[in-house]
Formats: sequence, structure tokens, C-alpha cells
Amino acid sequence: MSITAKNIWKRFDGKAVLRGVTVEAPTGALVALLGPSGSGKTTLLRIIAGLEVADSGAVQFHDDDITRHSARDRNMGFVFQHYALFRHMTVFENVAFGLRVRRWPEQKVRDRVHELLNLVKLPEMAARYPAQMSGGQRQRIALARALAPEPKVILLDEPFGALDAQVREELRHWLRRFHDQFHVTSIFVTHDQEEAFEVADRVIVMHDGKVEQAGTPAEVFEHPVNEFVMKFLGRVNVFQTLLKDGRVLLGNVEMPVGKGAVVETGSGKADVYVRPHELDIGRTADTGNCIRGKVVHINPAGSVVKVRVHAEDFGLMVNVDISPEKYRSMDLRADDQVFVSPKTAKIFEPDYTI
Ligand SMILES: Nc1ncnc2c1ncn2[C@@H]1O[C@H](COP(=O)(O)OP(=O)(O)OP(=O)(O)O)[C@@H](O)[C@H]1O
Repeated sequence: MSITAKNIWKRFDGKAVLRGVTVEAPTGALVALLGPSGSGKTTLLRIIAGLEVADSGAVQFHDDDITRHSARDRNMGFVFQHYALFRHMTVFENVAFGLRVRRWPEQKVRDRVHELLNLVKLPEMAARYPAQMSGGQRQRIALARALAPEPKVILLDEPFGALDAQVREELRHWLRRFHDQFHVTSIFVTHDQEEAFEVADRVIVMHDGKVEQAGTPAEVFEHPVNEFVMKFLGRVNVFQTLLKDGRVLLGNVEMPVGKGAVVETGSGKADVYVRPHELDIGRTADTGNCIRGKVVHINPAGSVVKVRVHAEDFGLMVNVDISPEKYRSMDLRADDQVFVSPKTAKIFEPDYTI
């Protein structure tokens, strides 16, 4: 069952927090709403859930307009950041709650609760109370509870936000595998880019009450449509360059931005974006087209080695990511002189100053 929110507007106290937002979660997809705090993700999710009313716009369940349906009639499951489990009820009763509200017969309730506890791999927890479980286990039970009444859509609002990094990562993989098994259409709110990319089939990047870009994780990461998306989706160096005669120059260094109207016809200043892994580093100025600098810091922890280089000629810090092999073979240290060359670069609309 696909779900669509069309041209949603919402104001709080006169301030528009959603400004004509359209999003779609195709049948069986796991879609992430990704954006910084205050971009309107939760408000949009609550409107889809029927917990908040939009000023204008429509919510559709497949081809049915459900804009005026109550939250209860929408039959969607929710999982929130802060464990929404009832403290005074056992795990069994928590999972059974939505079924009892719907007056399921007792035997069906029992069968369904046990089925779900098996699904979330916590069958032995039925008699426990929420306080007797870890945060990660509680969120799995919260998901079991949301799934119990067989909803067509699951809405998750920062479900792992309150957990520590390691548990969060485990739960992400778990959620992804879980989703691959059951394919319930799901919308997942997060402000964590890594989380969105690891879990979702589609990512919708929101900012300031609008959708900036929607697509697969690879599409939005590799082809960001604007500066906001570029900056939001990972670390990036921003170079202030000059457009001149079809060239994009940082001093004498030409930025390999490819062809396009901006470069062909533009002049004046323009920001150019280069991800740390799109820069090469060497001890000599082999290509000639490189930025001279001094290594100020090296962080070798992780799958890439993060090198910070001070480019004196331009008065800027440049972040370069290199492989551990390259780091070892160069025997790179702080204070070494290096030459940094861009392998590829990206330019958006220029900031004309003429
Ligand atoms: N009930 C409300 N009354 C007034 N303002 C609200 C209400 N709910 C949300 N807002 C405001 O709407 C804006 C969007 O909030 P929302 O919670 O949707 O953003 P978000 O992207 O989910 O942020 P976060 O990641 O911090 O939860 C914020 O400026 C917030 O203060």
C-alpha cells in the first residue's frame, strides 16, 4: 500500500513549518525523511498519521483520500523515539494492547502476540516489564506492538535516537532485515544521514519546511541538487573560486567541475564543493594543478585516514581522506609539506558579484 502526502502546508503561530511538501512512499518501501532539527519531519509524519491536521494538502493511501480520516481509522503503526511502552504492563500486554482495543478474541490475541515476539526475536520476554529490558529490546517490543494490528503502514520517528551508538547500529541492520522480510510500507524520520543511508530504499531530504531532494541514497549522495544537500550529506570542502573564460580557478588551481552553463558563461565568484575523498595528496607537485599545504592533523582511526591540511596561500583548511595503505606508504606526519589536487569537484549556481 503506497502512501502519499501532497502539497502539505502547515503553520504554527503564523509560522509556516511545512511549505507545500509532497512526498511518496511506494508500496513496500522503507523511506527516510532526513533533515536537520526543525525542518518539519515530525510534523509531516504526524500529519500522515492523522495526529495533526494540515492547513491544506491531502494524504492518500494508495488511491484513497484519507485526509479527513481519524488516526485510528488510518490503521498505521507508530514507533517513537521515547519508548511508548506502558510501564505498568508486561511486554505481552503491551503488544496485545492494540488488539484488545480492536476487540480481537482472546485466542487470536495470544497467537498474534507470540508470533510477533518471535518475529522480533524476544519470545522469552513476554512476562517482563519494560523497566526490566534494555533500550534496544524496548524498541523492538515497540515495533512488535506497532505491527500487531497488521497495519498497512509503519511510521517511525527517530526510533533509535535515544540509544547509544553501538545499539543503534545493530538495530538499524535489524530493522533493514526485518523490513526485507515483511515489506510493510514504512516512513522513518531521522536527522542522521548515515542512518538514513543504511536503512532506507529512498531518502527524502527536508530543510526549512520543504523537500530539497528525493531519491535513492546513491542518487542523492552522488548527485545532490543544491548546496544544502551537498553540505548536509557528509563532509565537504568549500572553495571560493573565480569563474573566468570557462575555467574555475582557486588561485592558479583549476577545479575539475566538468562542463555546463554555469562554467561556460559565468564570471565572478562561485563556491566549489569537493568531498574529502575527491582530493589526492602527494609529496610533490606532480600534476602542477595542486594546492600547496602543510599537514596539521591526522586521524588514522577508521576505515579512511582523515588528514587536515593548512593551505597557507589561500588561508584555508582542507580535509582530505586517504586510504590506510596510502597513509602508511607515504609515512605522513604532522608538519609535512604536501600538495593536494582535486580529482573531481562540483559547482552549483554562482554567486555573481559584478
Ligand atoms: N505543536 C507545535 N506548536 C508550535 N510549534 C510547533 C509545534 N510542533 C512543531 N512546531 C515547530 O515546527 C517546526 C518543525 O518542527 P518538527 O518537530 O516538525 O521538526 P523536525 O524536523 O522533526 O525536528 P526534530 O528533528 O528536532 O524533531 C519547529 O520550528 C517546531 O518548533
